[in-house]
Amino acid sequence: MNQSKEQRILNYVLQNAVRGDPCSVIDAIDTYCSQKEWAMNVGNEKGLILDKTVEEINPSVALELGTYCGYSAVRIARLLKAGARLLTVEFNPEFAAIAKQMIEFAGVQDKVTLIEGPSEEIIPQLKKKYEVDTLDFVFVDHWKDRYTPDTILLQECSLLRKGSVLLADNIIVPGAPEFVNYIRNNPRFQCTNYPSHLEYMKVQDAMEKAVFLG
Ligand SMILES: O=C(NCCCCc1cc2ccncc2s1)c1cc(-c2ccc(F)cc2)cc(O)c1O
Ligand SMILES: [Mg+2]
Repeated sequence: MNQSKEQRILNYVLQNAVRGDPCSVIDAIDTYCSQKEWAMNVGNEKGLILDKTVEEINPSVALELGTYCGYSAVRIARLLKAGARLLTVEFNPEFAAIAKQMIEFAGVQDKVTLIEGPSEEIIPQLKKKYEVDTLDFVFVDHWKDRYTPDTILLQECSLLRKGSVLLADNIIVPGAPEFVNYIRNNPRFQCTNYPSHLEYMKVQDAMEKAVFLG
């Protein structure tokens, strides 16, 4: 049975990156996806915005919605301090299997908990099953029509505290207009827009940072 694109990306990393070196994994994925096959990794331009946001917050507990091949999980985990952890949620079993191998090859598996399932089921489990108190940082990069309901769900589950930061990908392409309307008109969030480009393309995209005010 012929390989999936995600399997080809993983194979390229296994053959071209250095085991235990997260930066080489990130670079290998970006090289493959810019030269051979486009894929929906956050990429290096928006990745730098993600890096700066993570470094600014220095989170102890971070959540990612939408793991895909593990590119942004590796990007985030490589910046986490000792003892800090990333929980990342992926719905698609094939993607989760690829991401698991990607995270392990990068050597960040001790910092990352990969959870397979729909975000609406996983979020309510985070406190009891995954021993989360509150989240310092959330990278939102899953189904664009889940951005708003899951932001509401995070609040309902008391997972956000004063100063918790959400960073959402794809504000322009594919777009999350309902989320933008919700978050920018919500007095409990302080929003900042970061213009950028769609990964590996000369197409306008943006990220939105939203700080929960409590
Ligand atoms: O759909 C995208 N990303 C979500 C994948 C959905 C995976 C899910 C994870 C999960 C976890 C928990 N519960 C439910 C879900 S659903 C996405 C798409 C594009 C794009 C841009 C231009 C195109 F022409 C074509 C695609 C670019 C991007 O950066 C993306 O992030
Ligand atoms: Mg994205």
